[in-house]
Amino acid sequence: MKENLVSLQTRLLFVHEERDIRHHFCENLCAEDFLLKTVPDSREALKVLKIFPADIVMLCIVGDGLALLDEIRTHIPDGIIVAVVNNDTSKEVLNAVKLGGYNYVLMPFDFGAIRELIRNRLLKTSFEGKERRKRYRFENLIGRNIKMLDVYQKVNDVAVANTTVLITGETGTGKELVAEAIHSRSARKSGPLIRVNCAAFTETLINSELFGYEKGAFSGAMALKKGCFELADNGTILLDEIGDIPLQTQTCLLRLLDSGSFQRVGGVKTLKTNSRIICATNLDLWHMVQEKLFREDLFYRINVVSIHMPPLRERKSDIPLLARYFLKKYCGQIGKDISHIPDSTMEMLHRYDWPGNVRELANVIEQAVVFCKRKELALHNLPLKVRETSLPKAFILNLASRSLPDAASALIQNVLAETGWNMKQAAEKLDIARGTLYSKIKKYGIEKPRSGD
Ligand SMILES: Nc1ncnc2c1ncn2[C@@H]1O[C@H](COP(=O)(O)OP(=O)(O)OP(=O)(O)O)[C@@H](O)[C@H]1O
Repeated sequence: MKENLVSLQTRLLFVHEERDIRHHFCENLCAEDFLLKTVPDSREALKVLKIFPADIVMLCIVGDGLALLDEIRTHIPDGIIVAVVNNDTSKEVLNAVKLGGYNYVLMPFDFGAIRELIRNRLLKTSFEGKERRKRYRFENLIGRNIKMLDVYQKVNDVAVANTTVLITGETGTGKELVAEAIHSRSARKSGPLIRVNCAAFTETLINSELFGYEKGAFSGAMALKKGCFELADNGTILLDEIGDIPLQTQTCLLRLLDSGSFQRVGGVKTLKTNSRIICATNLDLWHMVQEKLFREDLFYRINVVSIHMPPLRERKSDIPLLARYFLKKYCGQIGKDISHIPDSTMEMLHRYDWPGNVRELANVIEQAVVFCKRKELALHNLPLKVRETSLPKAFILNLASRSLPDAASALIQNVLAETGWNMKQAAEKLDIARGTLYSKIKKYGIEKPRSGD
């Protein structure tokens, strides 16, 4: 009977240096059971895991294998890792494997037992199906990189406390989503979450926006207006771009933080607010304190607990997950049916450094979905800025100094070497038809190196 727990989407990576063993493994645990990839060594395994976040990794632990188990664990914290050992593997090594919490299988393989082991582990850990997917999502945040797991933990810890939180990080890293998560996990979740983009107001308007104004406070103040702190009573207020508030407003904010009270512009009555304050910034506030642009006392007051959002380039292992999430989201919105992001496209997404972080990735996928005419996102659907970074800078500079045919030939040779002369992958990477690739190889007289070259 076919195990429905081991779904077609279960991704298995098999690492073994011997080609025959890899073939034997593929033949016996074929694609009908798993999405299966095999690689010869640890270096390749770590490379592949970036674009193929495996649910299960099985690897031979000769040489550096034991240390590698731990390294792989950091790449797939939720995954199942199985060591492949020989009959003559020492007791010490087996004990170390067990102590590390890993399973192991003996060679020669008993494939029935391997299926059984995987099925049981999937059951036991309840990482299967929906449960497993849920773990990659925390409120509206997607990601399972170790740095994101750390963020989720901090959000959980601070949500229950009532302290002021400072969320730092580059633009587009998800600071606002973190503020939402804190609010919705706190006891204030039934109260309002009021967001204020402090950078969007002039110096004169920001006070009115935050604290409100009395009727007649200034020309144009025809009626009393409540400010954001009043509106956020019993809820949470997010002061986004806090580094942009003027010094005079910083003084009012400090008073409010110290006493919980404030006055409307033009008012004399002291009002109280019971709102939790979360601040967010992509600026270096401490540097601003040194430059006397931000009050030091306010800095300490808002920085009671801080959560730093890592840039996407420091958590690239989340790119496949995020890219697939945005693909599904925008296909739904735009009404397209694109089911797949091929490895070559994923690899290119992986190489780019994403200065605009997750926001930029979302925009790139949305744009690619708009232009895509097929069932899968091809390389040419990605914007040029992403495709341009797919080759090492030194290589591009080197190309620029050559004649056009010479550069084209060098480029093809580079891609062929990178893909191990896999024509399908090389053509995909070069974004040309396979037939065109064959004719160019012939035209430029490119020869496959003999093994040992
Ligand atoms: N981990 C994530 N999972 C899903 N979507 C995300 C994630 N991080 C960011 N986004 C999306 O990226 C966009 C930018 O996120 P957000 O506004 O929270 O970033 P930010 O750090 O507050 O940016 P800024 O400093 O420019 O205000 C939003 O559309 C958000 O939904």
